[in-house]
Amino acid sequence: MTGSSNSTRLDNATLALFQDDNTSVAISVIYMVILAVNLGGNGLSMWLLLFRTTPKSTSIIFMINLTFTDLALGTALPFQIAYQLRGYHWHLGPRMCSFLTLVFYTNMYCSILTMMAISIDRYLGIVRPMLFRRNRESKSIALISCFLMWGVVLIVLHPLMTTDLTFDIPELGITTCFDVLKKDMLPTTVVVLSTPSWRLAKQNQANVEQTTRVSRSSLTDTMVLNPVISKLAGKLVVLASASPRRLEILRNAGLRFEVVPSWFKETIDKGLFRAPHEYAVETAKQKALEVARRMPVKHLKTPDIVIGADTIVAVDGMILEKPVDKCDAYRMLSSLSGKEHSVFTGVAIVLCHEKENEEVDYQLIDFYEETKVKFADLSEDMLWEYINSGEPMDKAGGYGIQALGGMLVEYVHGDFLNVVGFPLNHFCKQLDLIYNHWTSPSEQENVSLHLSHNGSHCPSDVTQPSPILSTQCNQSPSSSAKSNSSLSPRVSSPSASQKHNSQDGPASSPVHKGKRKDTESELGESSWTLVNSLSTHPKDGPESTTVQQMPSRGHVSVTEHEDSQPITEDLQRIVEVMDGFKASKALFTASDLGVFDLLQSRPGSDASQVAQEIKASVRGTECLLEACVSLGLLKSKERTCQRPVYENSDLAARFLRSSAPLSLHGYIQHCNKTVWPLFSHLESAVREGTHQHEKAFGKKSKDVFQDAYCNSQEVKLRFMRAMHSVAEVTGAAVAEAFDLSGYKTACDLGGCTGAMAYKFTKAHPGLSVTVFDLPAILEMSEHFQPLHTDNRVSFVAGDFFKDELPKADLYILARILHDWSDEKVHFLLRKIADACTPGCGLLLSEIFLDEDRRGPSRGLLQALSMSEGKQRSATEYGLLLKNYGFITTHVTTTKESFCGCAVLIAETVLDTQRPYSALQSLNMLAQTEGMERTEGQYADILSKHGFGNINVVRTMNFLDAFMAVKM
Ligand SMILES: C[S@@+](CC[C@H](N)C(=O)[O-])C[C@H]1O[C@@H](n2cnc3c(N)ncnc32)[C@H](O)[C@@H]1O
Repeated sequence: MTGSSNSTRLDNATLALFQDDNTSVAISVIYMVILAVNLGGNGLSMWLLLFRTTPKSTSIIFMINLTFTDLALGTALPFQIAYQLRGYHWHLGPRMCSFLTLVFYTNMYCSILTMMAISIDRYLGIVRPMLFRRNRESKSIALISCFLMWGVVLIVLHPLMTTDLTFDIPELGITTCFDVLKKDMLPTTVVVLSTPSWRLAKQNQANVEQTTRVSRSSLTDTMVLNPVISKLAGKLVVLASASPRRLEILRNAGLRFEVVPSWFKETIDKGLFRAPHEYAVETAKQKALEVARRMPVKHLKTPDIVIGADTIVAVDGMILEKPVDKCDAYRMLSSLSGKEHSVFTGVAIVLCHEKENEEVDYQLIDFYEETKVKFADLSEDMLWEYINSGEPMDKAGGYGIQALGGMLVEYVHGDFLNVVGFPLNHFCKQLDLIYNHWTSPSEQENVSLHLSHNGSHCPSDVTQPSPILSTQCNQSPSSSAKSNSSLSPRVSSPSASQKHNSQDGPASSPVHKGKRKDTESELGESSWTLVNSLSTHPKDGPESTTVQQMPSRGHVSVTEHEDSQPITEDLQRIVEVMDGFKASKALFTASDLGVFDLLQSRPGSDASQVAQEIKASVRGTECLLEACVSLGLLKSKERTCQRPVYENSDLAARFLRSSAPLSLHGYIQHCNKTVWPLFSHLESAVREGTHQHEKAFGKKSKDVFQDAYCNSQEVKLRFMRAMHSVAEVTGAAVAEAFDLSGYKTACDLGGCTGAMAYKFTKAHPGLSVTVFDLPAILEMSEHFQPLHTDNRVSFVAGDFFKDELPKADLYILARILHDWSDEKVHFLLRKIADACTPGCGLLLSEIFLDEDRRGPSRGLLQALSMSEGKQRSATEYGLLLKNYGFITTHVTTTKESFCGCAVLIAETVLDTQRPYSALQSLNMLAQTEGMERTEGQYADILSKHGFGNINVVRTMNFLDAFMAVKM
């Protein structure tokens, strides 16, 4: 090798370029043609210019110079051709490499400069003929110009002569000449590729960017694919995704693959997953498996590896995928504005092993990568400009960080490519684990058991992929690796139902234990090994797939048909709903016993320490803590030969400890002590169609607030804490939903502790808010005042059914109307309408039901408490307000969310043309009561009553609101 020793190795994409023989031959042929034309044409031209042309004008001098540079350039071409035909191997030594590079570039630049000089000469000849005439006699100017350009170019390019431009690539056994620059030649990047072969130009740019990026974390990380790529040679690798970004990332990495987009419809219910990444992983799995199953049947070839991926954005517990329209994009982007969010890409690698009997064994390895991205505060103008660019439409979360969307981003923590669509680095590490760190089957109890069950044996060929076992977990290349099996790729069942308890890290990873414990239920405890294999029988056709599962205590075979949902998936859904009450009660109990507060002040306590502090049994505490870990509320850490220790999860620290600014502690207490007893009498409530206060609390109550809550200080305080905590969490979003600068005074009817009122005054500096609530409630409200009170918030005690309402420009009804009977709702709305003067507004904040009344569950489940009121859809609320002359002008969604639900806001204005009397509206409601309607039917009703379109944005609502303005 002639090149100096190189400390840096090249990435695979670059190596692949040097191995591309076809292209190098094609370029060499082109160079040969150019050489022939160059020598012939320029030789003739030189002869004519030197010997057949007189006088030697400035133009002719420049032409001679130009021909000379072109001829000199031509003389360098044979060396370049030979170099390329030798597979980019330079054998003439570093000096010759430097010299020819100098010749190449000197002539190129001199040629350009000469053409510039000719142009100037022509320009002067035409535009400034007099000046030109004076100078043209002096040919020396032209000659000096030529010598000057040669001199300048040679001085500038002189360092090329003193630098070794060769580079050894031991992996390919070649030495390049000026195709790879060593890192000491450029100040910032690790390895930069230059472009004597023009085809490399674009590729190089990508590589430079990528190399720079990866080098920030670890240079060695970039190399893990290198030994793997040769193992993949000759294998059919399939990408089950049509995303151009994923395609580009993998192509740039030098991976050769076919693209077979998955037909899997991304319709998995997100509610089934405890954490957003589980959803992304499951979708990736389903995409990859669909292609892996389809190919042997439809394409009549079995891939060796299928790669599936799914990228989602998660913010405030919500999963954002691709926006369906501009409004959706707006909703997404405004929910990201000014906040940090997570981008998760779930990746599934399906390894297909064709067996002799035409069966195919599938093994699945999945993992995910999380990258945190912070958006700048986005103005409305900026948001819409970006949305109107069209870029958000096919991108998860509504933005593309690699393009215009990059301008919205303040910082990125983690793998940038993960945000673009594929976590290349993590993927390479997983491939490396699969292909280069294989453990023999005898060491792999679970897998060997599984494989023997499927009649397949671990291959003797080490290039054959093999499941990685828990025994390898300590060899993780990264302690923060987010493979579901921590370091080792999780090899798992293909069914969505077989969701793993995918707490991060080895301690909680089910793979670590070699088996998973499914939810305990009346169906019996089931404990399955994670490793499953799926055998497809092409002759059975695409519809039939056999899933063989390996229970650790006996074998179970389940046959699934692709035209129906897998049975296990349905069961999982039922089991999750069935067990929902256990999860709720575990949360309530942990909260009630102060577990989250304790672990906040003493993280790292074990079960007996916690038990002592909360005055409970060790056994019970241990079960409770483990259950909370499984629900993602706590985190546990294993300690060698000792009991595990516990600490709050981020979720618990933010929302469950009682002193957290966004604590839901008060609301959880209310659910435990008030809602729970009511729901334990649900059967009677459904039979009788009434609330069950008497059965639950032993007291009759006509008015739930005055009779049930206000009679006991304890109950009243608990109720107030509940309202306060929800208002603290959701209030700001409601308050900020509208521009209320036109209003000076507001009255929050049933404003309780004033938490919502403070949110309004904070959001609107010109607004004063009067909190109007029952005297019994307001006498306790001082317990809830913020540290810094605001004299724009005042409190007036009264009963909104009996007493005169305080005068205000804007009336706020937050979570009020759903509690009351139609009669009382109409009475209250009439009172408000009467109190309103032209220009007044009404802001309504409630859970809005979907128009088809199929959701959100939160609203429909709340209706089961059988208060005298009811839950309504946006249209129903619109109709209700319309009865009092209020027209909805628009509905929008607030960006804050609660428990994955967003707030829907509608703006209404008074329709002075159609004032309905309270009686008329009561009659109308009486006719409609109890009927279920589609959105279309509601639209019909509305149009009959002269209402225009109400623009409703559907969300999973926690609180919905209307804005009404009296004209
Ligand atoms: C479900 S809470 C809503 C609290 C608050 N608006 C919020 O969103 O956080 C209902 C409120 O209405 C108040 N309320 C009930 N009946 C009332 C009445 N007749 N007059 C005034 N306030 C009443 C209750 O005391 C309670 O504070």
